[in-house]
Amino acid sequence: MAIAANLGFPRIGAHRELKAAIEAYWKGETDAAALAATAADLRARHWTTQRAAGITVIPSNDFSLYDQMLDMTATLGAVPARFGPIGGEVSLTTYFAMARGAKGVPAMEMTKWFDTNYHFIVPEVSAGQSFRLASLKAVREFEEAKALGIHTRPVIIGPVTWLALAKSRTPGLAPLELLPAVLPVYRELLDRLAAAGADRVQVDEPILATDLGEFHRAAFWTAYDELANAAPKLMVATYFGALGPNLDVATKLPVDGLHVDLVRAPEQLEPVLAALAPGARLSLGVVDGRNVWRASLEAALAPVARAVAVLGTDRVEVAPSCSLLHVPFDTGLEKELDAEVHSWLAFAHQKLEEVAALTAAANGDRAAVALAFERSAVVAMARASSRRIHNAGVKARVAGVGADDLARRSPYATRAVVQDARLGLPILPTTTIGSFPQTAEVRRARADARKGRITAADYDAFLERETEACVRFQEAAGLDMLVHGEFERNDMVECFGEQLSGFAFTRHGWVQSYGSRCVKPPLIFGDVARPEPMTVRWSRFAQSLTDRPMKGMLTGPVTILQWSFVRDDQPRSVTCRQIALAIRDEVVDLEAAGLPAIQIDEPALREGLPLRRADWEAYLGWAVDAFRLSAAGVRDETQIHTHMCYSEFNDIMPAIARMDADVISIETSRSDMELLAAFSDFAYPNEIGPGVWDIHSPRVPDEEEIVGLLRKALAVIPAERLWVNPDCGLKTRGWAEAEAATRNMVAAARQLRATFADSGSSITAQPAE
Ligand SMILES: CN1c2c(nc(N)[nH]c2=O)NC[C@@H]1CNc1ccc(C(=O)N[C@@H](CCC(=O)N[C@@H](CCC(=O)N[C@@H](CCC(=O)O)C(=O)O)C(=O)O)C(=O)O)cc1
Ligand SMILES: N[C@@H](CCS)C(=O)O
Ligand SMILES: [Zn+2]
Repeated sequence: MAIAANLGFPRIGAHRELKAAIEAYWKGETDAAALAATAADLRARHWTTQRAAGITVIPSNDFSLYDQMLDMTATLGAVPARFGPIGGEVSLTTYFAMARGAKGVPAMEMTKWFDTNYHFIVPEVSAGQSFRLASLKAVREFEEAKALGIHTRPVIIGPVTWLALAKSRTPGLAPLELLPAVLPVYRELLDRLAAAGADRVQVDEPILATDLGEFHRAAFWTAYDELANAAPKLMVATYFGALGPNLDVATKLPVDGLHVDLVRAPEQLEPVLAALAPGARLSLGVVDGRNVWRASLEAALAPVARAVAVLGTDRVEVAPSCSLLHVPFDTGLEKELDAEVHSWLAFAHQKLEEVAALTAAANGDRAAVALAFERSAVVAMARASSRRIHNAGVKARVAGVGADDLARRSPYATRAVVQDARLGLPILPTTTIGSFPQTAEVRRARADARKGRITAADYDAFLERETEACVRFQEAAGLDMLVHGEFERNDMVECFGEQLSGFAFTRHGWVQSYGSRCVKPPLIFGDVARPEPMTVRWSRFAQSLTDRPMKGMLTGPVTILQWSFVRDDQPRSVTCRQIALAIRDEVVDLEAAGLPAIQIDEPALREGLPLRRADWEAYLGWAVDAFRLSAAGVRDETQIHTHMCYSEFNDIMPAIARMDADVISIETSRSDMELLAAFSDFAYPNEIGPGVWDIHSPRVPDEEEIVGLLRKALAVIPAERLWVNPDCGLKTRGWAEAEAATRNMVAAARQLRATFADSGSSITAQPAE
């Protein structure tokens, strides 16, 4: 019999119960026992839900209090020395300290999980490091499910992926060199799981969907030759893309089974079937774990039927393409969503029902699921022909975009002169990235307005007070270019989705972004248009309060695309261009409203890079064009800023330069300005604001520290083109930290300006300290 399997379930809870429990624990409002009770309750509910949906292979250890990579790090006892010695198991305090930092001890780094908007905690390794089994979480969670009568398949992150994503703390050491040292711990863990009764274990190796050199490919042989001897049967799970040249490695591993993503890479079915080791099981990822549209069951059944024909039912599992961590919980919770759009959607619950229906059909029980198949066909037809999707005006406008629309009127050098004259900024101008603290009070006022507990007028007045206070604070702090503070925004993407047509938004469609933080991605279901200005009211209001230049604040087309659930019936590039035109209209309206500078944030530009380098050029072509289209409608004297965070820039510098923003602010402080090297090596021609304050940490940088960072920056960027700003927006910070750090940042800029004035020197590069 083919088996219905799942690879991972969302863990934050239908109503974000886990978020509430974790944050209450962090604040000291509850204890570890209360947190553990909520966590166990959620796990139990989620296992039961999956069983009720018809799933046979139910995962365990997909749950996490912060991040599954961090869980593996703890399991391997790979706790960096700065967190102190660990005796037995890694304690909850140490675990959270690794994720978030502790007094005086910086957190481990966090970065994007492949091309998702989920962030993981990056393992740190060093030469000679020893590993030991330091967390039995996987075993405990297996036993917990077993006690509830549910036999699960535990999930762990595989050794090659864990090491490939690790950061080496020893110069010259490739983390993968430590493979022989981690394998015994994996082996011990697998044996402990087997002793607890686990007969199968899912080992996630998504790194197989990326370009790998021989060193990494060989590591797979070493790793699985060793682990195949453990008692549980192993299902190696790959997802987010095609195996490509790694197909040989993946299909020949001495393991019981292989999971492949047939949503992102349907073309790999035949090569995988041809290459699969004799007797091996194949798990077919045919239901999209990265998007929210209902599957066409008939279309999804085709590869399953083909696999059954080749392998027989007993060697086939049917599954989502990847863990369901990346989609919301249950469409059933959405009571306010437009009924038509609602009927097109499948969240985690519904996706599991789809998996179960496909499995029944694969097993020849088509009659039992006839209704589900019929409904799926009706919905697919209705969606394809819906008038809600198509907007002739938008299509015509996109078709009419020409090369002129993608270019500013004059080159940067000409623009810089007129912008300088208009803005009258000092050298090393100071600014912030846009958001100021989203305090509980701000969020509560928004929730009150939404639920009708306060009137729209009261909410508006509240926002005016917040915005004005923020402007006054920035004036008093001495910032040169101001922002309005973004108090009216729930999220930098969701708030635009709410105002654009072609978008729908949910009330409960939360998806974990990192730790306890969640986002509610909008749904792009149709052609995108901007019925009316979206941000002009608040930017104009803020500018009216001050003589200093105010920066309009927008999210760019690529980031809106990347952080939404995107329609799957046309290329992403087309949808992106539609969004770009909507943002372009907003940019032009902000200019007309008197804003002398407009920032178009593109923090997700790099995250959108395809996993395979061969696909980069095409992506960067349309993504950068979309940014240019959004920005190029303004006159030379309007200064266009962009902002990026979480990015390695080295390999995409030409694309960043081609964006042709007048000013780019980037995250650099955590890497001690290392990232700037890319900008200097490439001779980046426009203005740059390298972040001098790590806003992810509550730590307030002092004036001298910021001066030190700026001196490093001045060694590679001429002062005429250097801005002074934090790494990112301040929405997650409290006011006390924001105020102190802003003042130190302004003081640092002033100190350096004075140095230049005293020395009477022209403003040129200063030696790094
Ligand atoms: C910059 N980042 C972002 C990413 N993706 C986005 N879509 N947006 C981003 O900003 N990806 C990369 C990074 C990830 N970083 C973050 C940082 C912070 C958060 C975050 O704080 N998320 C919030 C939720 C934000 C939100 O939408 N808030 C809403 C709803 C608030 C709410 O829950 N209200 C309650 C009532 C509250 C009360 O009564 O007090 C309710 O409605 O029931 C809002 O502000 O209105 C989080 O809390 O997790 C995410 C990613
Ligand atoms: N303008 C946004 C950018 C975040 S990446 C902010 O300041 O929060
Ligand atoms: Zn940012």
